[in-house]
Amino acid sequence: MTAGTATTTPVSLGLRDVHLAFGTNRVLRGVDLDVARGATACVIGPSGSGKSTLLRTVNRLIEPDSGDVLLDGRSVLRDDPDALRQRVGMVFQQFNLFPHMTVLRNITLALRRLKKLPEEEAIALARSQLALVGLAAKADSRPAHLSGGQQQRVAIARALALQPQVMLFDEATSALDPELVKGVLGVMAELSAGGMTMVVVTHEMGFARSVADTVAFMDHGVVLEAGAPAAVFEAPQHPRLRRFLSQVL
Ligand SMILES: Nc1ncnc2c1ncn2[C@@H]1O[C@H](COP(=O)(O)OP(=O)(O)OP(=O)(O)O)[C@@H](O)[C@H]1O
Repeated sequence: MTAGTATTTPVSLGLRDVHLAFGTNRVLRGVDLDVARGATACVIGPSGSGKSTLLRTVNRLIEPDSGDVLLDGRSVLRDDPDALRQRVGMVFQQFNLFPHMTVLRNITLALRRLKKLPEEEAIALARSQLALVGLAAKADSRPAHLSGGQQQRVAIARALALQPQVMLFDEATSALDPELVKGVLGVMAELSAGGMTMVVVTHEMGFARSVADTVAFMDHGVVLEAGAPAAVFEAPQHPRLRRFLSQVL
């Protein structure tokens, strides 16, 4: 099982002074983040610090009030959002699979609608993506007949089938039973090793420590500290990060 990315060209991602408020709630207060081409950034931080909101500004599920989002140095804020979401795949905590469709159809649907692929090509691509996440045998199953971990791997395959240049993961394992977490993290680690540019919001500190190139600690809408996992976990500078780590490690 290798969730490699041979058919995509990863891009670098940059966030520049991103601000966003929901009414008076200033959720992002000037976020800067750089993810090199093919690198994985893990975003950690307390609940409500703005991690999910930050991810959503990258593929413009939410429009930032100000600041910029750059792919390979170019702003995407004026791009067509649908085209952008093909370049930037996202996996959510809830898998959001259509229950009345087979696993295969869940994947081909977007390929037919967004990529306008002919049926046979969509099916072939969907089957190859399912094989990459170890679920070739489940193509004709309904989501309800799969474990949560398998459903999440289908959701990853569905996002990968669109051949994105960046993948965003929003607490992709938080809804899973503990024994199912490992399989999903394994697929994500392979994707990272295969050279996909990724931003992973996670509470899995072991994953952040072992897979990330960069770990960014968010608190109250800003990245307070970012660096290599060894620096962030072994030699945290900011007192708030030290306090956070003392609670979660
Ligand atoms: N669509 C929305 N409308 C209004 N407020 C929102 C919306 N989405 C998020 N918020 C608020 O923004 C703040 C940050 O939420 P966000 O989900 O980004 O935090 P988080 O760091 O991902 O938290 P968690 O780890 O608990 O998921 C919270 O105060 C939340 O209530």
